Parts: sequence; C-alpha cells; structure tokens
Amino acid sequence: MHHPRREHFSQSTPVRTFVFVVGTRPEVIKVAPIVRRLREAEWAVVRVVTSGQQSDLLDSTLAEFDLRPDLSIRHRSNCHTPAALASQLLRRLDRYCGQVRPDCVLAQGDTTTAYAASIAAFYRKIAFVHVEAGLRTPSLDAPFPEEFHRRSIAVSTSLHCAPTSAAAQNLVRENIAREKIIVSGNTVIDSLLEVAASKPALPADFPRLRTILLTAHRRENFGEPLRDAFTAIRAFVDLTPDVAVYFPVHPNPNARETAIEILSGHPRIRLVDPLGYRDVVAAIQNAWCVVTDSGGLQEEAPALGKPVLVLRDVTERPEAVASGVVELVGTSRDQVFGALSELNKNSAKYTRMARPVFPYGDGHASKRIVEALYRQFVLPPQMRSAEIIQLHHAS
Ligand SMILES: CC(=O)N[C@@H]1[C@@H](OP(=O)(O)OP(=O)(O)OC[C@H]2O[C@@H](n3ccc(=O)[nH]c3=O)[C@H](O)[C@@H]2O)O[C@H](CO)[C@@H](O)[C@@H]1O
Repeated sequence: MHHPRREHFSQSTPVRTFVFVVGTRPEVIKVAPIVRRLREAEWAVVRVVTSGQQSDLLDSTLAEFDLRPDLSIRHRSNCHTPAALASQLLRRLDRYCGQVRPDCVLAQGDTTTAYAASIAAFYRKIAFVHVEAGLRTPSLDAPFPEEFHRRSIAVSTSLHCAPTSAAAQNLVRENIAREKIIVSGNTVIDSLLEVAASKPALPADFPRLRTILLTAHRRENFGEPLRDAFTAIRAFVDLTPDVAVYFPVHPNPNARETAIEILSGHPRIRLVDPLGYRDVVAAIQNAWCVVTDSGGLQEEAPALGKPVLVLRDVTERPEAVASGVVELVGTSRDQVFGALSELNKNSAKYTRMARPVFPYGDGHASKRIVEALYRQFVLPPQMRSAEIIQLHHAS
C-alpha cells in the first residue's frame, strides 16, 4: 500500500507521516488521544497499524475509541509466544515501513508490539517515538518480558515521552540525552478524564454493596500466585457480608481458569466479561477499592480517588505508592487478606488512601506530545525550542 506524500500543504510547512503501531487494549486507550489530536494538525498524516497481538480485546477497544486501522496485521500461524509474534511482526512492519516511508513510527509502553515496532523503525532508519517511556523495575525479567522491552526500546528512541519526572530520571540514568526526553504526563489520564467527565453509566450488574473492583492477568502471577491471592479475597468476602467483588475476567486462559476455579459460585463475587472503557471508568468511580496487577488501573484509580492494592511485589509506578494511595501487597494469602482487612477496619487509613491524586498526569499529555512532535519533525533544528524538550524536575 503506498500513500502518496504531499510534500507541502502550504508554501512553508512540510507534511510529515506518523505511523502508530498498537496491539493491545491499553495501547489503544493510551494512543487514542494522541492520534485524535494529531489528526487535527494540518502538518500530519496519521496511519494506525494493529499488530494482532491481543485480537480478542482489540477490536472492541478500537471501536470504542473510534480508531480505524489503516493496516490490521493478521497471523496465519500460531503466534502465542513473544518470539513468534516479534519475528512475524518485524517482517510485516518492515514491509509496511518500506511502502509508506513514514517520517516517524510511534508506539506505547512495553508490549512485544512496541518492541518490534522500535526495531522495524531502526532497521529502516526511521525516527521512533516512545510513549510512556522510562518506566523501570530493578529486575530485567519482572515484569517478563515487558521490562526487557522497555529497556531495549529506549536504546533506539529519538523522542522519549516520559509520563513522570521519575521516569525521565530513569532515562537520564541510562545516559539518554536530556534533549530527547519530555515529561508529558501519561495519556491514560487524558482518556480517563475525558470519559469520566461524560458521566459513564454504571454497568447494570455492578453490585450495590461496598465493592472491590478486581482485575488480574500478569504473566508472572499465573498459577500459584493468582490462586493464593484469589483464595485470600474469597476468604475476606466470606467474612465481610457487606462487601462484594466485581471481576472483569481477562480472556487469557491462564487467568480465566484460575478465576473460575477459585472465585466462581459465590453470591457476592461477580465474574464478568471484559468491560468497555466507559464501564471500567464507572466501575472504578463506584468501587470501594481496586485490587489489581494491572499497570493502567494503578494509574487510573488514584486519579478517581480510589485506594489500590497491587497484587505484585514490585511496580514500575512508584509515584502513587509514594503518595500513600497505592499499596504493594504481593500475592501471598496472608498479605492480601491482611491488606483487605486493614482497609476495612482502619477507616483513617481508608480515608487517607481514598483521595484523588494525579501523579501520572493532568489530562493534557497528548497536547504536550503533539507539540513535541511538531518541534522535532516540522520545525527546522534552529527553531526548536528547548522549553519543551527539557527535563522537568520533580516539584
Ligand atoms: C507491565 C505493565 O504494567 N504493563 C502495562 C500493560 O498494560 P496493563 O497491565 O495496564 O493492561 P490491562 O490491565 O490489560 O489494561 C489496562 C487498561 O484496560 C482498561 N480495562 C481493564 C479491564 C477491562 O475489563 N476493560 C478495560 O478497558 C483499564 O482501565 C486500563 O486502562 O501494557 C501497557 C501497554 O504497553 C503498558 O502501558 C503498561 O505498562
């Protein structure tokens, strides 16, 4: 497919072509506000490619955010391992980049899709822009394989859009030049605040009790860790008659089977299919607390003033933990049960954790990113202001 490039839309301003590559639900939620804003810019031609990484959740999320892909990569053969997906994607993205010849490839986060997109861009000598750059844990294989993806992507990125100052500092520690980093905020807060402002309706089956919104799907929690955490949650609900659980179950069979095994058949535990984004936002707004191993929910719930217990031992999102509204509890039975009981008994603690904080953004991240794209890809080098492409220190 060849898209003719208009070299100039007016006498002076060149038109640049931007290719976004997305493969999973969170990537769509997080790039959609950038795509929408960039499409309004007369200096930008925007293409969206889907990678086929998470085919079951992608189409509905694309539709909800009104993102129509220009290319949907489908896989004939089994692509269930990161290696199989990465190798197939690399070939397909290389071909696409060769045809379209974009000025820039953009991807978000830490998926195999984002990793393959960064390599494809590098081999074609195309600038790569990384959205949600600089998240790190101390261990290369936790989360696996995402931490490896993040670190590898950083090496060839020309513009790093870090959500927070701490993420930017992580990049500086890896010797990334400061001029290549902006602190944009996380675009998930753009999506979240926009949806929250439109007052989404609560899903009809959401319990009318104090409700734990539960999600769990991280690969490193499959098996015993999930089984332990779910057992503790069930025990807590058994002992606390005014508490319910609302659990949109991820389609991954490893997560799904354990959820059904441990949590089904309880009158106050509701296992439901994955929710649309509007439903999730309404569910967070109406939850008593959120228990999760998801990255996105650790960012969203604090902005809506809901306490979060994280079913992981480490997080690449330390900011809300430092604010005291997110607690890392791991997956052991004692810790999960203990953390829920404490939140239930200790109302002063609950109140401290149930206040809106915005460490991940103010809802204007996509505006900052589009401004940075304009500076980097449209303005001549001598006119690029250092104002925006600079490292803001934590206040
Ligand atoms: C290791 C790690 O932390 N990696 C993260 C991972 O994403 P994640 O862990 O956040 O993934 P999920 O939990 O699947 O998605 C979350 C989003 O989905 C919404 N949601 C949830 C349930 C539902 O029923 N319906 C929904 O709409 C929810 O509100 C939220 O916005 O990959 C991203 C991409 O690279 C990275 O950004 C991110 O670092």
